[in-house]
Amino acid sequence: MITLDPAKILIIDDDLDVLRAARLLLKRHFEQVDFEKNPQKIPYLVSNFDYDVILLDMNFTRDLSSGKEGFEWLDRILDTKPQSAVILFTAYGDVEMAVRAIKAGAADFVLKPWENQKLLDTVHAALQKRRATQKEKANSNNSQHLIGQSPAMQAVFETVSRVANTDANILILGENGTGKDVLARHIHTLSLRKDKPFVGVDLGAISESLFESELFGHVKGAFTDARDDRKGRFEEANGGTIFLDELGNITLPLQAKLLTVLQNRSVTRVGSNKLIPLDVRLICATNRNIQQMAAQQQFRQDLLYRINTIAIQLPPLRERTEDILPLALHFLEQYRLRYQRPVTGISDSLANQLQQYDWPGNIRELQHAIERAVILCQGKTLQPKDVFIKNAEPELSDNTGYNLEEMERNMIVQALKKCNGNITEAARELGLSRAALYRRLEKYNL
Ligand SMILES: Nc1ncnc2c1ncn2[C@@H]1O[C@H](COP(=O)(O)OP(=O)(O)OP(=O)(O)O)[C@@H](O)[C@H]1O
Repeated sequence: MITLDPAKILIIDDDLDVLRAARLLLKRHFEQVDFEKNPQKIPYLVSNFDYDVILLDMNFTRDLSSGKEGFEWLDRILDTKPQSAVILFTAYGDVEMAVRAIKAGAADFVLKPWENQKLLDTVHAALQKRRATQKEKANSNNSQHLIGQSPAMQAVFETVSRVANTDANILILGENGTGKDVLARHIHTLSLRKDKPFVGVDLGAISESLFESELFGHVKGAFTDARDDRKGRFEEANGGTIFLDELGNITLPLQAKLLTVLQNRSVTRVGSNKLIPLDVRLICATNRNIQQMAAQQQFRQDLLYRINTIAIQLPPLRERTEDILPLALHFLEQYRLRYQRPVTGISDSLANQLQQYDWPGNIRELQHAIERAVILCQGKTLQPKDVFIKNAEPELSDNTGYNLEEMERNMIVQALKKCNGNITEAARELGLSRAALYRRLEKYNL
């Protein structure tokens, strides 16, 4: 019996013959091979599906051979999903360009016309590398030491130790950056399901039209783009834990669909009527006031009952000041090693300043502040001047010129204001993924 590698592959090329030939070859080896002729669909495909490898043409317009368009799409892909393994199709003679693309973040390149074995080897190598990185990341997440000596965090850890190895549904509440994601992973690693999959789904990043197919899967032909049968995230998590992040962001009709799955403990793939039994532990998280949403009929009360068997509130960092210094030292050590910098400590005056500040972006903001400081610091001890802490609302810079970066910064500030600091909503407003917005917040010190 030949078993297919469970990888998900996307091929993007405006030449249908190329697409067909590549797909025919890859389908014999990989479980899911999607293709797309229109590069404009790249943002939609990449943000809504988790592809392991993306094969991308460098030149979409036939008379254009600069590869400029390919570079732009490569950037868009890496902006949305920085861990993507992108393999470029380049024409013979474009090797210089291919080298430039690898420097820009592509995994590898394949010359057109390709040799089948060479294409397969390149895809396998990119996959292997991606899986090794994912494993490394999962291990570092699993083994992540959670810091929290404050009474508030000690109470959280106490609850976690009592409930982790039960199958109780858990709802984690807390502002952006308080550690909901790491806590969910931590609970999984303490549970009896620790050797089974942990599948995290950012519900804020899935469009309404794709919700069902992404979560519950679909069968071939269920809709125009459904070219194959596909498992949904619930099925992928079977036996393990599913983590539904940003649960407060889904609409009432989608809440009803989710409730049905949780009540029946089974999913039906879109386009099928076969029930697939589920054995998953559910952990949900939101930064919204979900009780209030339920009281205002924006969130279904029956769904809330089902998901919050145990509710864990993660306090904002300003309410656990005891944790600020241990966290800062933890990040100092992490980034000192990563960037090979000689910094080993934090001055008393900076320590005071860190404890006084109210950290609206919570632990993520502290982490980014320390990372920047470690890179910039000239001496052995971090000083107040090394750490950028915003004391007031970010000022809009004078938007008189046509500096693109300034304009981008201003748009981000405005979107954040409009959405009251809610990252998911601001990202949607700006047409960015949350990850892409976070990167820009960091870039502009926001
Ligand atoms: N107790 C902790 N100890 C050490 N690091 C932590 C702790 N809590 C959070 N972090 C780190 O802070 C960062 C933000 O955490 P995380 O992504 O889990 O927050 P979140 O609440 O899920 O954020 P968002 O709501 O924006 O998705 C991560 O890099 C995480 O590793």
